[in-house]
Amino acid sequence: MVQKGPRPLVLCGPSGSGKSTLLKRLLNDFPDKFGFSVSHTTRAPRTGEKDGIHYHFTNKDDMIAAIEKGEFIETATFSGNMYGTSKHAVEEVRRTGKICVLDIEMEGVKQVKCTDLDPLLVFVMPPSIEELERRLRRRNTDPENALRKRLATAKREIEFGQQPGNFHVIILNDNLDKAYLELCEFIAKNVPDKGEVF
Ligand SMILES: Nc1ncnc2c1ncn2[C@@H]1O[C@H](COP(=O)(O)OP(=O)(O)OP(=O)(O)O)[C@@H](O)[C@H]1O
Repeated sequence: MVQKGPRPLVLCGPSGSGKSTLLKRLLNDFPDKFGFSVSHTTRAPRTGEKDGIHYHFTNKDDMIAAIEKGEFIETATFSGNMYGTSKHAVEEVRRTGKICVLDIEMEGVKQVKCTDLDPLLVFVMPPSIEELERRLRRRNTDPENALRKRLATAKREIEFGQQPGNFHVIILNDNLDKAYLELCEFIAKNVPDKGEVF
């Protein structure tokens, strides 16, 4: 049982849509109100990423064993790597009384919807596939084949994001300041003690 404490906040959207950028800003501006649920992944760390802070870096065998033991709320394989949110990671944040923020992929969102987590679901939408590609190229974190995979997946994710009932809000990230403001407004409207948050 993971649900208790404030309602978690899920950010989903295609790779490069700006989820991490928005989350970073939220956590930076309100460190006492939000806590990040640190996901597990089997992908290699990018430059500057720290184990236990950005991700729990693990390997396939260990991750599969933990999934079989029922330790995960959601898992997904993306671009050949496994990702997942452990019950422990969400519990850690919940214990501090902060709103737990999760950055998860489409498959993970489908699984979370089947749990008792009852999160607020936000979809971060890129202005277009072309702009998404420009951002991913500029970010320069992936080889060409990985980038192609991300873009192909992005098209399916955008369809899923736009289907009525899948998310509570769709935030178009064509301008970072505007998108951030919309995110804050959505949280303020949907978190019971909004007066204390903002
Ligand atoms: N509104 C924006 N305008 C221009 N560039 C942006 C905007 N939002 C984010 N970016 C840039 O786009 C790139 C992708 O953003 P980010 O890494 O936050 O995406 P993400 O959705 O978290 O991707 P992933 O799922 O792969 O981690 C980054 O280099 C970021 O600085």
